Amino acid sequence: MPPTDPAKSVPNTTAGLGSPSPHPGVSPAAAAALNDGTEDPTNLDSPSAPIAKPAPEKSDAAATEYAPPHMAGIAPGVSPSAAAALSDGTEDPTLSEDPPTSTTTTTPSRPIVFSGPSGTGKSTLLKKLFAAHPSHFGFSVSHTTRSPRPGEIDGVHYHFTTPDTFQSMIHNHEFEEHAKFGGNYYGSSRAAVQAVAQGRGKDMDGNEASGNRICVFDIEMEGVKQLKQSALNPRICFIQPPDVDTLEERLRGRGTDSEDAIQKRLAQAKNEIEYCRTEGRGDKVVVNDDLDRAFRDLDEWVMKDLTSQN
Ligand SMILES: Nc1ncnc2c1ncn2[C@@H]1O[C@H](COP(=O)(O)OP(=O)(O)OP(=O)(O)O)[C@@H](O)[C@H]1O
Repeated sequence: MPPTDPAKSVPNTTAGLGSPSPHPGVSPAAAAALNDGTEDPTNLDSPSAPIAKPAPEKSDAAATEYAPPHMAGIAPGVSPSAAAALSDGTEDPTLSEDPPTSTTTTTPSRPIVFSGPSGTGKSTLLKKLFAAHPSHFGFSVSHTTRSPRPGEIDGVHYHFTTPDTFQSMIHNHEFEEHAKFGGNYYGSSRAAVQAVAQGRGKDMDGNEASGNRICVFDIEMEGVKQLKQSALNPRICFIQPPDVDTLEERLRGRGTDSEDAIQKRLAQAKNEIEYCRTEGRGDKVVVNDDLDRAFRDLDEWVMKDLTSQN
């Protein structure tokens, strides 16, 4: 949900107040906060929330159990044609546009986490990534204890859940990450993440993303911390602004935030930048200076490592 995307009319959400469609992959807490207008997601007291997307529950006997790459028999996310190319050495599998396959013998690639300060260009870059590889990536559907807004469909925009059920899911360790925000819980369940690999995820526009997809997260720092501790073993990419002044310009240029919200986002941005400096070592860092250059950097990393088990 880049700037030009109508969905970006409300920051950190998928859609504005008039739209029922939450932006897939965006921290639901952040989305909720701004949609409700009651709290800003940059509130330092509020842990960032999960992502997530789609996942109407349906049985799929052929669906593959999610298995982290280290459990996989073959390189995760490698399509049959790419795997064949790998074995005969005639073709670079990373150049294949075949989506990752889901069978009983292949497993999905590691989820990919994108994080960085608000306004740094995550949505803009992710939109380009989804457009460049329309069959590869998907978002999961978050659980939330907040009430559905008009037009929101259970299992599509969110899994709407009672507080008791949510607590019980926490107790049963069913979430990869969760957070309480604005009085409501939000979380990315393990099942919803797995569903992405089973053709029950969502694309950038919130439409059902069929086929075996790689789960993509667009989350804030606190969510990253939780996912780093999870069994998902995600690949993590920090999107960073060239500098804080440029970030401020972009936030203002987006035209979606009040002065107060901009100041909160900038304050939180400094924490996020520091987190990337201290804890981001070893992860991919893309500095979004020039958009095309930054996208090439990101795209190359994403696609090259689809075949990596590390
Ligand atoms: N490389 C770039 N150069 C100039 N402007 C950019 C660049 N990348 C993104 N922008 C602009 O910066 C603004 C913020 O981008 P975007 O909304 O994608 O950020 P974001 O990280 O997704 O923010 P949030 O976390 O709040 O959703 C947009 O207006 C976008 O067009």
